[in-house]
Amino acid sequence: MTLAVSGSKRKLKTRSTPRKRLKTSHGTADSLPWKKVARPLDTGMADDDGILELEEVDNVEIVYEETEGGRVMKFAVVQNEQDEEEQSTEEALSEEPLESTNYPEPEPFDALNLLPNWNQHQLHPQLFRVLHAKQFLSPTPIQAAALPIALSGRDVVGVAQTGSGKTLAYGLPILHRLLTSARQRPAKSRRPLGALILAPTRELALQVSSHLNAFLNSIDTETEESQQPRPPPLVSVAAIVGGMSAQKQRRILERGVDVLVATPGRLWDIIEDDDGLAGQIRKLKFLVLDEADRMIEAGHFAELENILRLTLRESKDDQIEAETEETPLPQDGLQTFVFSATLSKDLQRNLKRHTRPKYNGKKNAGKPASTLDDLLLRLDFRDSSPEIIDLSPEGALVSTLKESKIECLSTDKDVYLYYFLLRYPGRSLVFLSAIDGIRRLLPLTELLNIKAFPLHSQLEQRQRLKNLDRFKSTPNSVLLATDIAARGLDIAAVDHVIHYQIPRSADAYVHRNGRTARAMQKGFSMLMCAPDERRIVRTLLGSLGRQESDIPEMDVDLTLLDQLKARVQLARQIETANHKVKKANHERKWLKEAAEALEVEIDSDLMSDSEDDEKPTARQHKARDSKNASLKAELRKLLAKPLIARGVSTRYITSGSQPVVDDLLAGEFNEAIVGVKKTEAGDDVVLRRKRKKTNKPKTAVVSPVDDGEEWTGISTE
Ligand SMILES: Nc1ncnc2c1ncn2[C@@H]1O[C@H](COP(=O)(O)OP(=O)(O)OP(=O)(O)O)[C@@H](O)[C@H]1O
Repeated sequence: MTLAVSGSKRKLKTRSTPRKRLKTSHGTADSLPWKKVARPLDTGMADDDGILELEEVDNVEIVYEETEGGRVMKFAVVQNEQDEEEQSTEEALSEEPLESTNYPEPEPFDALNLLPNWNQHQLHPQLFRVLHAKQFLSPTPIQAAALPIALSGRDVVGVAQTGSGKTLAYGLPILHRLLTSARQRPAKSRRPLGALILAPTRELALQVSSHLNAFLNSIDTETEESQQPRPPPLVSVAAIVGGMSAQKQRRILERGVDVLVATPGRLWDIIEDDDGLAGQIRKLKFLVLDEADRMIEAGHFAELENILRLTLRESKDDQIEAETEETPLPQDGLQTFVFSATLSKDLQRNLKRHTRPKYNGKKNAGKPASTLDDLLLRLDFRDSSPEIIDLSPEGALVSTLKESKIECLSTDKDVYLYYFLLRYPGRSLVFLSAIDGIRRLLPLTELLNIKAFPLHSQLEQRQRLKNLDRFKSTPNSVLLATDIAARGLDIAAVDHVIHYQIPRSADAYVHRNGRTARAMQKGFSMLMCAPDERRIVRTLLGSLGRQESDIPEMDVDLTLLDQLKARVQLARQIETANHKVKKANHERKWLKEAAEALEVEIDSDLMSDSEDDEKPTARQHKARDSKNASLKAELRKLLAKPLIARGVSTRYITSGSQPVVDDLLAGEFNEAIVGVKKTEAGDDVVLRRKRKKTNKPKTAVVSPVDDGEEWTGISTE
């Protein structure tokens, strides 16, 4: 829509994608946030159509208000959630930095008495204050080991189990140094980029940035001071990730930021058009690779290599070959930290100075290395012998994690998963290897009344974060995720990790499991293994120095499985029918939109439901709808019918081989299944050592489907 207003031309741009409306403000045409549009000097229009100026406005909707004088047209300015989030980050960072002298001297903190276990690490009082407020009373082992070395200026390669506090192991030394030096910054000067933290996924980068930010914000007290407007933080942290407005992220960078947490892809995009940023990276004080091994898997190799190239020393004298064992401390101030839960021992050994190949940034230039080893060996550690701290447990097994497995046909995985989710309510993170699998499972869970959220790379970034938040705030829910959720994500209280499809590698198994049993909390993982996946599982565990038989099996109530199978089959039938309809509608909608965009008319035959042989007639439509409705009614009936555990008398709660009255009275019963005690999944596992070969047929629990898979079944012995 265009509006001509007193010699100027205004264009009202409607929003192209539907966005969630958070805030609307109404006004007249003149009060809208018009922006000037640059015009080519020669428009080719005689007299320029009498237009003196062109202006346009975004995100405006026309609304009608009923008033006494009739219907009045108004304009509504719509602001969406993402704009707001980005605006608030931007506002926080856009404030002029206070003159250094305006920052009050940090008040000393009595670490000796309040945090005795941290006292030996000389940290900035602000960091002590936040550690105390968070009740992080002792450093975790990796923090205790890494802090003295990192604080002394050395490079660190840290390997420690998932959820063991690696972020602060590198984060605290960085923040300490930046906080200590920030007050010496010349007044009103731009914040120089001090630290670059590279992370493999957007979620992880955002999480690291908010984890570190929490250590920079003042702790609000009930004093009058807390009513005062907060000064901008002495040290600022910002995240640069794909899927969010690149322009706004560029603006943040232009204003200056102390710590940048980024995914390599988006960062390299920005560096390519911003020489200033490349220059700043050359002068970094800290470089961190968090979950470096995953960055290679995520296909960030080329960008990562380009970024790392900027951190190499240029002067010949500074090259690695000039270093000697006698000069262990960094020479130009850059400290490098590499952290992960999985770095092979070989790689750790190679990272030691004496076996690292000499690399001057030109050798092999343009030829990307193909493995993590190659990449890490290209890091220009200033430290001639970076300290390697390897606290990874034997077999990468976290002590508070209980593992288990279920062996079943891949076609039975849905039923077993459903059984598990009903039997062990809690927060369950279910890993699948492909997005298609998530798309198939999601509607099934919905039909079966299981609260599930998807997380995969084809969702919009905003949706990904929203789903993560929903999962975090819903105690009894499921996150159906691909391996983008396998690394680093710190979601409090994930009770179960379920490998619906087996992980691609031993590292992926370790990292997926690492989403539970974090920070010394209990956790549980379950591997669902189909017969044709067993060989891979064996190899995968073998590379961790473990055997398949070390992992106990879930003890499954087989009578319940049969009851659940009927529900799952119905849900699948409904979903298959829905899917067909959705697909046909989607194709028709697409055709219509394409035709409109191209301004062509489409043959009515193509759009009509009745004239094409392949398309259902109205009568078929009706028949299909009524079949679907009856399937849904049947499912509703099944879902309403109580599930009864084996050995439970449905007539008399005090009899049967398993009387339920005591559990009912004690309130210790599973709400979804009659006759089942509330237990934790970890209590229902059994370690079965290798079974002896026998000719006795094994019991097939869920009627096997003849799909060529070898059935090994779950033993009922
Ligand atoms: N000293 C501490 N005391 C108590 N809790 C801590 C301490 N340090 C970190 N934590 C908490 O432990 C959790 C795990 O920390 P973090 O995410 O840094 O683990 P990680 O080792 O990086 O895990 P992953 O390998 O999965 O990325 C976080 O919630 C963090 O706030």
